[in-house]
Amino acid sequence: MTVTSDIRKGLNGVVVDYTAISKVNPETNSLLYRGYPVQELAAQCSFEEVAYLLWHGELPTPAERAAFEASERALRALSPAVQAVIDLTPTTAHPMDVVRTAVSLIGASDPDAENDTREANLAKSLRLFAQLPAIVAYDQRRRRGQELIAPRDDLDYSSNFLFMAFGEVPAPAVVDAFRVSMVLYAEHSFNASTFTARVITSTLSDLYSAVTGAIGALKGPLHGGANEAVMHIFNEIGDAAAAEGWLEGALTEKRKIMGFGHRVYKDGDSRVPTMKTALDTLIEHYDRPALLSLYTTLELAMTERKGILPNLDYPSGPAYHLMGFDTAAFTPLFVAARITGWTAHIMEQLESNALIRPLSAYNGPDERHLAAA
Ligand SMILES: CC(=O)SCCNC(=O)CCNC(=O)[C@H](O)C(C)(C)COP(=O)(O)OP(=O)(O)OC[C@H]1O[C@@H](n2cnc3c(N)ncnc32)[C@H](O)[C@@H]1OP(=O)(O)O
Ligand SMILES: O=C([O-])CC(=O)C(=O)O
Repeated sequence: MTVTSDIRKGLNGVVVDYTAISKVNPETNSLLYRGYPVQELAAQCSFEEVAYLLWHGELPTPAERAAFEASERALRALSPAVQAVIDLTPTTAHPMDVVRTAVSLIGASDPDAENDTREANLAKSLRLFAQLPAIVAYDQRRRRGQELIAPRDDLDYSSNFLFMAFGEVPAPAVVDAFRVSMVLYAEHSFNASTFTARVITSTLSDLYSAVTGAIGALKGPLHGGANEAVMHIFNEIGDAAAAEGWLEGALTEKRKIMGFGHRVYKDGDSRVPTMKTALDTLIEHYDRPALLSLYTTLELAMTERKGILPNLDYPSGPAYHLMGFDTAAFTPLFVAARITGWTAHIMEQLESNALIRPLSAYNGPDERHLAAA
């Protein structure tokens, strides 16, 4: 069969299934989670409420919220085995490899791993949601020669995450910028990592395998890895005065400028204005106007030169830098947020599953035969 006219490289523009979890609309430049504009959720909701919304389809009532928060807080601490596997992973490994390995161990240690009822998968999703902050925070600390900090159950998700990473809860403006980033990163329909999770789920493999695969897909710089790549280019450029010249050189070399462009949005990423406001707050809080100047100059030059606008990774990278995270920890922070969307999609895929198996058009050698023996 040759169906070359149907080939859509990268599945560009192909609609592969329905989802009720989020709607990415490039025409109106909007993003809805279960019908709610992400900007409203970022302005008014905790990350815990957004996780609940993505998994259950509705925001929690006050009683549901209290019960959900209590369950999440009770699951935060790392088991000795997970701590040991993190310690065993060389610090030469990328932190995404550590996160992937830790999640894989959590799966391998779960006696209920193969149970794919919705109830069991909700329990697994909550466990990963609750444990990822400790994994990311501890990995960063041990690379800095610091001790593990145990979670606090008197703090909300965002405050506790930052406490475990840095040993103190930063100013409310910083905690809030972090919360906003988690909400914005939580979900984005059939992006590459979520689609990976759905492909793995479609074979009736388990939730942990799907999440482990999704982490691998997110690591790449064309997807989640772009947030740390943005910081690398900022370091390479140095300051605003060098930005235009740097961009000219990079485009001449046909380099992709990290943090710009998007497969779906062509007139700007709906999440960028909200994250940019959070970044502005951080720039003011930490008094770092030179970083803002570099950010703005590169954005303007890229828009003028190529007409390509920033995606969410462009403001998130410098925001995490200002909060004090190591650059290599930025994509693991994305994992901690996107675990909500991935697991919601895994459960949705299972509810109306069909094996995901596209076709290919063969363009190798014509049929040929081995010489007779
Ligand atoms: C949270 C997220 O995952 S958001 C995405 C994060 N990724 C990045 O920031 C990496 C940089 N961006 C990119 O590589 C791309 O914009 C992608 C991969 C995100 C989207 O790519 P696609 O939809 O496949 O668009 P494609 O790569 O075909 O680009 C179309 C054209 O714009 C150019 N282009 C797109 N993005 C960029 C960029 N960041 N820098 C330079 N040129 C770019 C391409 O070179 C191509 O030009 P051409 O037609 O002359 O060959
Ligand atoms: O939707 C995409 O292709 C990438 C993206 O922005 C995300 O996953 O948040």
